[in-house]
Amino acid sequence: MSADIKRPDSAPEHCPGVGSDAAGKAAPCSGCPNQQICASGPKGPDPAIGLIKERLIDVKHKILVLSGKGGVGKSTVTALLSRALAHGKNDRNVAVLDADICGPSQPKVLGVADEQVHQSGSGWSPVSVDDNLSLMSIGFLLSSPDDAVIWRGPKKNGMIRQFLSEVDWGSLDYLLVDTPPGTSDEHLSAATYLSQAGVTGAIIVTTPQEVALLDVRKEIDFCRKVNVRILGVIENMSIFVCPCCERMSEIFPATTGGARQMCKEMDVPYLGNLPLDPKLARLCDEGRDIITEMPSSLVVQALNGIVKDLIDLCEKKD
Ligand SMILES: Nc1ncnc2c1ncn2[C@@H]1O[C@H](COP(=O)(O)OP(=O)(O)OP(=O)(O)O)[C@@H](O)[C@H]1O
Repeated sequence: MSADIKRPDSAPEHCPGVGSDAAGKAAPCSGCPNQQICASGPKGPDPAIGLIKERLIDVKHKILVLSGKGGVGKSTVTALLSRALAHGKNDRNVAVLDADICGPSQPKVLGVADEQVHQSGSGWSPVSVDDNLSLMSIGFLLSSPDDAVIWRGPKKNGMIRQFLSEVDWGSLDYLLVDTPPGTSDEHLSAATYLSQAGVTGAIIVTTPQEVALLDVRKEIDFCRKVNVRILGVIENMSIFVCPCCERMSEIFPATTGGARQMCKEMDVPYLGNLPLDPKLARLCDEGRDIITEMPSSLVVQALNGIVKDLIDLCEKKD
């Protein structure tokens, strides 16, 4: 928690201020959406921000992957983007930081669930997925996958803070950060730490239906409040292509025009969509790489288009 964080629009009239010692504990804080995070964090500029910045100093592009709702495919999309960025480009160093304390799934999806992280004098070393792709996951650090589920907010936040400040990344071109789904305490703290450590921008993953898009709008507001550039929105599971007859159908109907329309309304880039493909789910469950195994699939074609635009957007900033 830092004094730099703006109070939410819905903060009580007599908010003591997020940097105050009374933050989260004073009577007016009752019912404020930030109450728990204010109460649990140290006040004033958080020294962890400096450490996180230092850790990420040789990382050219730091990209947060966010989702409003859980289960929309944020982790799958993060893994796909990382594989696509690293594929066929040996001189491009890519890494994934799996900060999803609620369900760290990257070790499984990237096929390194049996690996272990090592700690040296300079911090935790990420696990190698490929020559130019590595992964650090909060899952590697939990003694049991059920650990974090029973922790209270402050303990989760402390774990995220420690995790972000103690990984030795070395030199990277792209670091994709898989964050906890919004808008939990740990989502706020991971996204806030990283936004203050200087990120290139955020990608927001959604499905086409209005219930998911509603939460994406909140996520866009959040990014704007913490000054994180929105690189774009990716709509996942937009269409289902039947593997038997190749007929296309909408499993999650886009009753309000889907992510493309929402992007127009909110004035943020639309990066593209990925189809719902049961083969993708199976390959991810088995930790296999769809790009090498099914290069001509619709998923890989769509993914390549998204990654090309993403690289253009990131390079444009330089
Ligand atoms: N395009 C897709 N086609 C088929 N299955 C998909 C697709 N995208 C995601 N899935 C599957 O949907 C499930 C949920 O995906 P994932 O874990 O990536 O969601 P998430 O948003 O990261 O979830 P959480 O909020 O719990 O972190 C997984 O089983 C995954 O394999």
